[in-house]
Amino acid sequence: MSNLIAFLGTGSMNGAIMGGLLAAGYPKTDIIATVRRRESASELAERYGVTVIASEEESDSNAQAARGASVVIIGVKPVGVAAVAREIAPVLAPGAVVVSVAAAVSVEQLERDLPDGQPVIRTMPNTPARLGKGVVALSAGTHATREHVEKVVKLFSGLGLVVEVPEAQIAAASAISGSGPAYAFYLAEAMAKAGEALGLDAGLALRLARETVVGAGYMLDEPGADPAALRRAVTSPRGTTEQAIRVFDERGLPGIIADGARAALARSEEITRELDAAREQA
Ligand SMILES: NC(=O)C1=CN([C@@H]2O[C@H](COP(=O)(O)OP(=O)(O)OC[C@H]3O[C@@H](n4cnc5c(N)ncnc54)[C@H](O)[C@@H]3O)[C@@H](O)[C@H]2O)C=CC1
Ligand SMILES: O=C(O)[C@@H]1CCC=N1
Repeated sequence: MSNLIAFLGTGSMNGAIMGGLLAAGYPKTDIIATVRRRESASELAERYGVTVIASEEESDSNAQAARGASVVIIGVKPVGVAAVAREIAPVLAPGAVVVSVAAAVSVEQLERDLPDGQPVIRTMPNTPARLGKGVVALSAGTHATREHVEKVVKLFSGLGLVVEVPEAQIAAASAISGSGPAYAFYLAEAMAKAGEALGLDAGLALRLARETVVGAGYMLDEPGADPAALRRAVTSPRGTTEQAIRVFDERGLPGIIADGARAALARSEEITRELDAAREQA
């Protein structure tokens, strides 16, 4: 079996995975990617030195890329997954594993458009995978063996933390680690705006906020780090931080974050239903 990996739909997420694998030493000659637009294909090929096919130029781009690949990673938006699965179904190599990174597309929905018995792994990665600091939650499809799971876990171990979870927990993982980088960036944005409101100039406020979130991230990266203990170490009794945390608690910030995560999970369940409804109508 070849070592070829095909990335089908190489935007933010699949691009981050591809970048992470290349940085971890995966050979660029063993990677082929597809995108929709010609300009994106040239940019990606130039940036990473991999072969990229644009679907606006080659209508069977995904089938071309998937043919002969041992791992095929579908990274289009949820609504586009079924069409890509149908496109590649006739050309998948025996023994190939199909990996999906799409939020809300269930194993059942993935398997419907692929050949009977096709090994499938549903994953929920995040974009820090590009730096080897990602999180990937994954679940085996109906026909994926332990060997298939282990193959994907091993491949993705260069991207950061890889955890296998029951499929029913993928939407929750999506709401925490899949979307989570955006929550951390949102915090950095809000801190920068708060700095401006306190009279700092915009550039300085952004630098202070950004480096602070980065520094805190590094501390969290130390073995055994506990966010609550790290927070307490900054919060002097009767000091200044205590007043900020008091306001966050009084205004219910933890509850707001929990509500946000719940809304993300609810949207995931809604998208799954929308995909079924669209299929029934077609
Ligand atoms: N962006 C993120 O942080 C995360 C995204 N995901 C999932 O990853 C998937 C992609 O999301 P993003 O990367 O954010 O979107 P994106 O829009 O950046 O990437 C999608 C890519 O697919 C290409 N594409 C669309 N249809 C195609 C086709 N038929 N053939 C070839 N290429 C095609 C587009 O040109 C684009 O490059 C989604 O299903 C999303 O749920 C999962 C976890 C995190
Ligand atoms: O926003 C989204 O739908 C995707 C899934 C998790 C992160 N981005």
